[in-house]
Amino acid sequence: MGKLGVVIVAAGKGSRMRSVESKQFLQVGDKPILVHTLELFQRIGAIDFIVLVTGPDDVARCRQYAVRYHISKLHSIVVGGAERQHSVREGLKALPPEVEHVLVHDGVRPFANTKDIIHCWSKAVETGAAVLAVPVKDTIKIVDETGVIRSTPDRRSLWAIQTPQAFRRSLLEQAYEQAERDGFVGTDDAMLVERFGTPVHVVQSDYYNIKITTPEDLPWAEWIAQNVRGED
Ligand SMILES: Nc1ccn([C@@H]2O[C@H](COP(=O)(O)OP(=O)(O)OP(=O)(O)O)[C@@H](O)[C@H]2O)c(=O)n1
Ligand SMILES: C[C@](O)(CO)[C@H](O)COP(=O)(O)O
Repeated sequence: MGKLGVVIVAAGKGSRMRSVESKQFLQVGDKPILVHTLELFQRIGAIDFIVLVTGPDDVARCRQYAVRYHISKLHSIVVGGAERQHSVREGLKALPPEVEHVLVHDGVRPFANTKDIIHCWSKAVETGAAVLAVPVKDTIKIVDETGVIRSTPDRRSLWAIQTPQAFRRSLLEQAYEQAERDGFVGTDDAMLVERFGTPVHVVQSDYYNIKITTPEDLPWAEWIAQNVRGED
C-alpha cells in the first residue's frame, strides 16, 4: 500500500475566538493547541508524513515546535490562503509523490481519537472517501431570513461533520481542481468530493473531537485534555 499523509491546516485567524493570539497557538494544559494536534498524528504509526499549513508570520515558530516537540514526521510547513479550502490546496501540493491516501485535519481539533482516525483511513482505502462525524443531539430547524421556522429535518439523518477527512489522494486532487475551475468554495473537503460525484462515507466518532472555535470551548478543551485524551 502507498504512504499515508496528513495535511493539518492552521492558517486561520480565529476571529470567533476574539483572542489577540490566533487560537491554534493558545495554550491548553502545558502546550499550544496546535502542538497537541501535531503530537496526536506523530504518535499514530500509520502516518508517514505531516504537512503543516500556517500563516506567513507563523512559519518560524512552527519550525521551533517541530524541534522542541520532536515532530519527526513533519515533511514541510507551507503558507495557507484566504479560506480553509485554499489552505488545504496548498498543503496538498506539498505532499510527497509517494502519498496515496491523505487525511485532512483542522489544527484546532486536538482530541480526535486514534482508533477513529484509523477507522476513517481504512474506510477511505476501501471506498475512496470517509469523514468522522457524530449524530446531532439537538433538534435542528431551517429558519428563514425573517426568523420563522420553515421546516424540521428528520434528526436521524443529521450528522455533525468533523475532521480528519480521509481520501484517496488522486480523488481529492481532482475534486479540488474541479472546485477551483468552478469557483466553488466549501467549508469542508467532503463537500468538494460530494459535488465531484463520489460518495463520501461517514464514520461515527465521539463528542470529544471538538473544533476549538469560540471562548467557551476553552474550558471544555482543558477538561478533555486532562480527563479523556491522556487515557487513550
Ligand atoms: N484560511 C484559513 C482558514 C482556516 N484554516 C484552518 O481551518 C481550521 C478550521 O477553521 P476554523 O475553526 O473556522 O478556524 P478560523 O478560520 O481560524 O476561525 P474563524 O472562522 O473564527 O476566523 C483551523 O485549524 C484553521 O486554522 C486555515 O488553515 N486557513
Ligand atoms: C472542516 C470542519 O471542521 C468540519 O466540521 C468545518 O467545516 C470547518 O468549518 P469552519 O467554518 O472553518 O469552522
